[in-house]
Amino acid sequence: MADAFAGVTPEATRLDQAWIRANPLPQPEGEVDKNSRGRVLVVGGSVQVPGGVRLTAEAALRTGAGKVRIATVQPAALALGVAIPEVAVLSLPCDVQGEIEAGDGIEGEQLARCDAVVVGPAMASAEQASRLVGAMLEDTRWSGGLVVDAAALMGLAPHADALRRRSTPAILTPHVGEMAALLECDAEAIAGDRTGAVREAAQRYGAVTVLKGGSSLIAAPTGELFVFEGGNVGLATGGSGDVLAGIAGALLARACDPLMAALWAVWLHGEAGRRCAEAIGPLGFLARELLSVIPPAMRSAGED
Ligand SMILES: NC(=O)C1=CN([C@@H]2O[C@H](COP(=O)(O)OP(=O)(O)OC[C@H]3O[C@@H](n4cnc5c(N)ncnc54)[C@H](O)[C@@H]3O)[C@@H](O)[C@H]2O)[C@@H](O)CC1
Ligand SMILES: Nc1ncnc2c1ncn2[C@@H]1O[C@H](COP(=O)(O)OP(=O)(O)O)[C@@H](O)[C@H]1O
Repeated sequence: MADAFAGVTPEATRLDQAWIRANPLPQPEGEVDKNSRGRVLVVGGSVQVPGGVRLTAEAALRTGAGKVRIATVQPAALALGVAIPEVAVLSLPCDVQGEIEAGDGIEGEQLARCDAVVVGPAMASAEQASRLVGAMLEDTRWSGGLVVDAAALMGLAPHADALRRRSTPAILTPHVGEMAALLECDAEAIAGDRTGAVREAAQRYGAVTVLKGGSSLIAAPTGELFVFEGGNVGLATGGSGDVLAGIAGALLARACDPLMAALWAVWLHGEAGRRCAEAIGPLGFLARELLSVIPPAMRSAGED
């Protein structure tokens, strides 16, 4: 199976444990406090899906981020803060559809206080997400890490130039449907040429792009291409992508460069899925059950 895929994409480097071992994560040095170990801001959620950002935030903490904040819709903010006492919450006004409104609250000082932002998980409206991302990108003083996921990908096309101009490439984490929106084509075209699609998105957005699926492809704007085939079908479950986005955000905040952060995130997510499948069963584990096996997955990266 793996070799068959490599035949289709011969230029791709295989992302496996050997690659991970050869490319260790930067470790905190000396005395570090929570503010210097990586601060992540998760912007997302909606009244319809209030809990997805919890998965993203907890994944960031489990990946070793020192401090995590959630900016989400006002009706969900207090409950989320109580449910995850380890995070701070920023309560944002929402519109009649139950989506975060772009505007005061996320730009400026809130961005200055974080090393990486994950935007989009569990939002439902592409238009609203697009306005939110546009407002964030206008803040040119902020050049921290950025992960764009879910609805924020569906509304990203108008911001391709602004993203490409950033000094730090963002990480985009589309599934096939979201990739179709990024490239403004239909999903069949993506499925027919996944390698071409992930490369084109990386170029167009100047971003490290992860095309998720049964096998995931990771492309950098520089042209590098990786393939990961270590996931399992149990990962295809509601909230699984929210976890991946949180892992990537934490790694950016922990000073990984964007390509390294994306590759490690995909591997850790797949390894967490493998561990859940082994412990619980191949199908039926919950996205939230991935969270507690992220730390042992990180530790195992260096083991035989
Ligand atoms: N809907 C749910 O039950 C949950 C949603 N959550 C979050 O809510 C956000 C939106 O998720 P949804 O599940 O509502 O939406 P999807 O991500 O399934 O769908 C978004 C769009 O992409 C299209 N699409 C999805 N997969 C495709 C594929 N393989 N090929 C072609 N088109 C495809 C869909 O038709 C739709 O237009 C995500 O951040 C998700 O993680 C989770 O937080 C929790 C549970
Ligand atoms: N058949 C599969 N085998 C392995 N991994 C899969 C499979 N299907 C999906 N995945 C992984 O599961 C995750 C699903 O993410 P996503 O579609 O965004 O889910 P959600 O929106 O529900 O959070 C991705 O990381 C994807 O690569």
